Amino acid sequence: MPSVDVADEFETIAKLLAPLAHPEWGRGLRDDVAVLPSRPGFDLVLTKDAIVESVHFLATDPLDTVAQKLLRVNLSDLAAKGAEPFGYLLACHWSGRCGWPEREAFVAGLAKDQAEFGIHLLGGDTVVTPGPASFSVTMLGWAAKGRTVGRAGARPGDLVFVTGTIGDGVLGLMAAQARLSLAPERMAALVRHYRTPMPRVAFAPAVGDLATASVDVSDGLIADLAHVARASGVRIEIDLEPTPLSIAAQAWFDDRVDAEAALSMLATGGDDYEIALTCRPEAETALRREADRHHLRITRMGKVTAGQGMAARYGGRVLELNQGGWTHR
Ligand SMILES: Nc1ncnc2c1ncn2[C@@H]1O[C@H](COP(=O)(O)OP(=O)(O)O)[C@@H](O)[C@H]1O
Ligand SMILES: Cc1ncc(C[n+]2csc(CCOP(=O)(O)OP(=O)(O)O)c2C)c(N)n1
Ligand SMILES: [Mg+2]
Ligand SMILES: [Mg+2]
Ligand SMILES: [Mg+2]
Repeated sequence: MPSVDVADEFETIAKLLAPLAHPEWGRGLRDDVAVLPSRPGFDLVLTKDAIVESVHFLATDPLDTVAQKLLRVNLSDLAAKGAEPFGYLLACHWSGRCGWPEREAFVAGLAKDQAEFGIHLLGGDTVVTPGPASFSVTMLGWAAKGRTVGRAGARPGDLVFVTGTIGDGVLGLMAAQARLSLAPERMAALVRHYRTPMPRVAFAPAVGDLATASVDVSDGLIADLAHVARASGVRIEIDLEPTPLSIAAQAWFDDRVDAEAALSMLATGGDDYEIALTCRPEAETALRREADRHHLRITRMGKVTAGQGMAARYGGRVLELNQGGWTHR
């Protein structure tokens, strides 16, 4: 382990992390636990995602954006459930590359997104690892009692929508690894999306009010909709032609000769952190109105039918895609 100019974990906790603690419920990070009172009329919604160097982020990524990505992938899971974020527990598994300046950068990233999304640190754990750095967050949020949107509520006749744009995550990884060549501002936009995706926190109340089922797009649009289809006991059919692309992804797409292969790659690449949801046809107008109000793009991709499985079509033909997205082995 390279010498880290840190006395011990208590110094990291007291000097760097304690200022991020929830003023009322974080106990200054000086106790063994955080204690929250219950909130009448709401359910506590919890989620946890870990991120690992070389699996979820690159060793060359700045630690402030690693911290932001850590919070954002978790905020994205809550947003897809229609829940409002409250606070989080954090585990830091520092590697040898995480000296004091890197830890300061990591904490600066946390502070930035705490302010952006209105959340606070509640507690956690700090250890070192001889392996690559990894971090995990348990994010807590609130949803109106009994109103959390699951993966299991899609019904035949529902429509399928996705927020924002699809494909910037996988293209951003390629851009960060210099496996793409586009204009510098396009490359920068894609790398920014890979490092700091935008969780749809502001859209969560609309999801809670209008969606029958919902999931965030982490593994890949097709894979994540397949999770919804399986959980709901229905079939989901989408067309890839309307896949919403950012300006940078469109520039990449315009240079491809095989549009089907290109869209398949974007719809299975993952790391989008958009929301894929189903809703009753009667809810479409209200859903689009809410999206407009948030200046959020929303695209109808397909529909829910009786049956099972997930079908992605291009040119009206169902594509053969083995996984539909990312899986950990
Ligand atoms: N090690 C684990 N222990 C308990 N539950 C887990 C574990 N890993 C995953 N899960 C649960 O399995 C479900 C699917 O996980 P995952 O695919 O990571 O979901 P997501 O895409 O929403 O992050 C979630 O309910 C998650 O809480
Ligand atoms: C260096 C690197 N390689 C590959 C990827 C792509 N990738 C890794 S994990 C993953 C899926 C999302 O992560 P996961 O742990 O499955 O999150 P969850 O589905 O639990 O939210 C993707 C698309 C990446 N983000 N970074
Ligand atoms: Mg997960
Ligand atoms: Mg997740
Ligand atoms: Mg996953």
